[in-house]
Amino acid sequence: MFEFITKFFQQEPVPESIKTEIRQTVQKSPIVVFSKSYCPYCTQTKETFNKFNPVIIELDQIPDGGFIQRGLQELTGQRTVPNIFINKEHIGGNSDLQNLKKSGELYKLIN
Ligand SMILES: N[C@@H](CCC(=O)N[C@@H](CS)C(=O)NCC(=O)O)C(=O)O
Repeated sequence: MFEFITKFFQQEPVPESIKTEIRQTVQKSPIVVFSKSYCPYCTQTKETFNKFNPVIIELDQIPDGGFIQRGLQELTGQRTVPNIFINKEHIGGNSDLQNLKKSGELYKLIN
């Protein structure tokens, strides 16, 4: 019984192909935001990047979104969205982005 319950709650491991896809996406575009369409923090992030043509991946609107979110957690240690990358560098979430904006560091990273 215990084994059954453990198995029931055990998650399938994140396929290596998903992690490769995340790495490739981050390599290809200067600004990448892993987002969820209903998330208010993501909305603020998208507004902040408005003029910079970011690549936005809405995890709640794609079939592998759950795997990608777990893959991001394995790769970056961050589970929440938005999960932001600028020039291949992991920035963190919206609060990290807003801090970078306030300090003026953000525009140095983007340019
Ligand atoms: N401090 C974080 C908060 C982000 C946050 O709490 N995001 C929520 C969605 S609005 C989240 O990822 N919840 C877990 C989930 O959706 O799996 C930030 O500034 O990015």
